[in-house]
Amino acid sequence: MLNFSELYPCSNQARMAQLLDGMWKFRFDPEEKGLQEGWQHKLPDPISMPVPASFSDFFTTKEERDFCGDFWYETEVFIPREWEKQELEIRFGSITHRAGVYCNGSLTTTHEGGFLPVVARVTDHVKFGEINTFIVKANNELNEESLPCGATMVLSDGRKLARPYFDFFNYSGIQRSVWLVSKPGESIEDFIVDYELNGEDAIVHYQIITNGNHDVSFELYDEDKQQVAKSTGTKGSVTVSKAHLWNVGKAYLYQAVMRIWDGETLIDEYSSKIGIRTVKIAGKEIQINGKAVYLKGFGKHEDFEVIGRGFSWGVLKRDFECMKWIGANCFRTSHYPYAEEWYQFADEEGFLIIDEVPAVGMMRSTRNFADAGTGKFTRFFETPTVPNLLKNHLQAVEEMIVRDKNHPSVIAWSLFNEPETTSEESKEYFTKIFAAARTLDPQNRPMTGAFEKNSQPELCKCYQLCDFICLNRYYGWYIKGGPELVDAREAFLIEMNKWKDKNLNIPFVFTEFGTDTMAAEHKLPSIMWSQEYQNEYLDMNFEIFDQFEFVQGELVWNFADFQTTEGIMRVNGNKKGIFNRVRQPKSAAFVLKKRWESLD
Ligand SMILES: O=C(O)[C@H]1O[C@@H](Oc2ccc([N+](=O)[O-])cc2)[C@H](O)[C@@H](O)[C@@H]1O
Repeated sequence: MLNFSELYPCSNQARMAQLLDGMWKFRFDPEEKGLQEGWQHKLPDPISMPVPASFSDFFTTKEERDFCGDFWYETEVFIPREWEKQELEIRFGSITHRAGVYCNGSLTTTHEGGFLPVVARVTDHVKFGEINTFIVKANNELNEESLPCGATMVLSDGRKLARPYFDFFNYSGIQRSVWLVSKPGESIEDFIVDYELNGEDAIVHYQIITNGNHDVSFELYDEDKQQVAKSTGTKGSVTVSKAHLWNVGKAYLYQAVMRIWDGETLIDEYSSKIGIRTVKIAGKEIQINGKAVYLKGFGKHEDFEVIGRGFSWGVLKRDFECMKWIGANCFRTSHYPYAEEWYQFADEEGFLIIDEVPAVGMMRSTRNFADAGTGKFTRFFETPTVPNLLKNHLQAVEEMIVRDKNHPSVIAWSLFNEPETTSEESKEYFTKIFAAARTLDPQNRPMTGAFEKNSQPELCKCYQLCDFICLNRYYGWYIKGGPELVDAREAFLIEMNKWKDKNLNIPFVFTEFGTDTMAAEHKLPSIMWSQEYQNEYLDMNFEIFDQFEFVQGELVWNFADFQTTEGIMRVNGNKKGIFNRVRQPKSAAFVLKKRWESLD
């Protein structure tokens, strides 16, 4: 059980939410002396830092861009006297990768994990009618106990440097919005909805979790703001007759309004949009509202020029426009849960999401991710760090499912990306992860994980845990690329036939396939890294996907070019984007658009 409410902030007659985004104060703390020197009260000689954003790409020196260690943020907020009778919380969409939050000098909470909300109750520490100081002590070091996995090395000049076991830059900071929330002492802490379809009607089962015992009401409003259902009690079911279902590309959202009452007096109110739909794996099909859907889209990243992984409504808007233009209907939040606004907008736009925890890099790699393809077995799940890793992994799974469980856009949970899966120890580890995850989702969505190519049908001990299987495959890139593309096709077919022979009768989704492609490079005949090669590679992959009826989706790697750690495998980042980093199409975008529009 989480000891804080994950509910997204909202304002109404009982609650106020104030956005604290803007220019904050900031300081690096390479010597880790901040606490002894009292920085939790006031940062000495701070510089300015935008929130939300990753700090790295604002800077012009490597020491700052690549900073690894402790760093601090500060802001000041006036808190009005009118909030005196309320409970106050400060809520960060995330702080990467771990943090302590100080209010007027007192530690109010700590949090491990960089991609899920950090909520601190600050009521007892604030001064009403005055200016208050909020200070965050954060740390972005990587190790093998926390998610994502990596190492931290120390350079000869004493500086720490992040050594990710994963293929994206270790962007850090306060990368999502920050809210000050005032709400009543007796309040709605969470709610749960799930659905049953009954002919033209829908039954909405709801549960409202409060921290008191006053009466509770539940109401549903349609898009014309007409009330369509009403009930009382913390738990119940209402029928929506002739329900408008939430569908792929055709979203319909009802407004759920929940209230706590003391007789006629309102104590608390919370409202949220919900979408009525069912998700089910039926044999080889992924079904939404009982109808098969073929997933078309991308693995993405939260990544953009200058702001790094910082949330931006502008980037989000452009990404959705590009995804709609190209005919996509789905994306995976590779390799971490995204800012909540992504799910809210996907709910509005009728997009499907495979929601992934930051369980990436679970394979010891000396050069970023680059050892992944060598087949080298690193016995990742046989070390003394595993119990703590498991604890952090389970915490991330719980926080993600609690946070995202009511979004109609979320159709599945991805519990890992490309770990080792061939040892008994990996099987034990993931058996525990899946067992815990399966107790958490009231909608019982399918659970999966993304398997890299060492997870072959005859060797992998973990695919058996999944409700559908996600494959990351690079035949024609990491394996037999360029002139060997014909052989890549043969090798790919051999593997696919082995999966086919298993007769698993469940869907497979390709969650990664792609080639690095320079947006400016053309070559006739094609050569690896050229636009033409990306197109040929995609055509070969599609020809294979189309031969196997259990293939029920294709999420190409990646939506856009993105920043990684520097190294011999990466030219200023990963260039597997179908769009470049500023979201203009490569030639492959037109190939995908044609195919995906024709698949409808
Ligand atoms: O490499 C990529 O572009 C992407 O592929 C995946 O990692 C691999 C790395 C090497 C090999 N290999 O050498 O076979 C296969 C897979 C990761 O999930 C993803 O984060 C990364 O960006």
